[in-house]
Amino acid sequence: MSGLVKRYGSKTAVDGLDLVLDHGTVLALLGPNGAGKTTTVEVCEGFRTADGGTVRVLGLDPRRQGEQLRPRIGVMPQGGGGYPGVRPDEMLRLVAACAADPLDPAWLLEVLGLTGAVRTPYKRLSGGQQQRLSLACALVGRPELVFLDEPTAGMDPQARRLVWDLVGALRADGVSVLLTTHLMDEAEALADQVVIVDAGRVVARGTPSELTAHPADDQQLRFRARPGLDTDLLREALPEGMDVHEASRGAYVVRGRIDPQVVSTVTSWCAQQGVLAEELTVAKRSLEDVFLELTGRELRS
Ligand SMILES: Nc1ncnc2c1ncn2[C@@H]1O[C@H](COP(=O)(O)OP(=O)(O)OP(=O)(O)O)[C@@H](O)[C@H]1O
Repeated sequence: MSGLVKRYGSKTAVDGLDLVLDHGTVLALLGPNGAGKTTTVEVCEGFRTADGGTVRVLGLDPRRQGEQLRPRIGVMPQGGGGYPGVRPDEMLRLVAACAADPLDPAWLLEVLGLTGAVRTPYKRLSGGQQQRLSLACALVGRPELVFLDEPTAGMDPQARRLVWDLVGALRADGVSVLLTTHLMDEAEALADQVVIVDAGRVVARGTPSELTAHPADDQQLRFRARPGLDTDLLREALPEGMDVHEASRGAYVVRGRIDPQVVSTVTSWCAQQGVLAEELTVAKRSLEDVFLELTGRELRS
């Protein structure tokens, strides 16, 4: 996809978005409410027409070649989408009947922990069960590419883990996954590539570790030791320009370019002082820190 633009009246929801999802990888679209994630996904699925840019999904134009594309993709929309009275097994069998070589619906219901609820009308399922059924519908046709729009929203931790494991299994089977999420740990756990969008534009992209890495000359080494170490003395032992301070009682932070030599200097300096440097880590920013830094802290409408 390149230069995708989508407007709703005077509102520009997506404003020149470029995305590439490599075969067999997981890409997470991360962004605050209203950033344009669902709109982007819906254009890829062929549900919405782009106002500008080029979109190709599995080499096809999702709008004009939708009939060829649909059997090859799986779609898990935001918020379920089942008829109130339909039962999970009926719904899944119906979707499976449209596929050339579907997975066994009974097996899939079991994998997703829905066997006990197969006769429960859709509207009586819990939010998490509706989500899992929606995921089953997305997967039953053995898609090459799956769109998951906030797949674990409203799920309990067990169900989230299950979905994470499933996404990992899909990836291992060579299935490509485009997911949207607000959950940083989800993006960090699942995605090969993370694209952070805000107001319809890409504000950052990279692997989770690229995004969370500190710039090379502003890294942090943290360790714990007895309170009151002479940090001026340690600073003298380190290369010029590095900062050392006791951030809180017994918690020390060394800032600057952290290379193996610096780590060695810190531990041997501690040894000379007769103290053991504990919990020594080269700190990373969390994806949430990066996200808030890029998209601001104010609440979105
Ligand atoms: N059918 C529509 N008509 C008018 N405006 C819309 C429509 N759908 C979405 N929008 C607007 O477009 C913008 C992007 O919405 P979108 O649902 O794509 O964002 P999102 O990133 O998925 O948000 P969320 O995280 O809250 O699901 C929002 O400002 C939204 O209000």
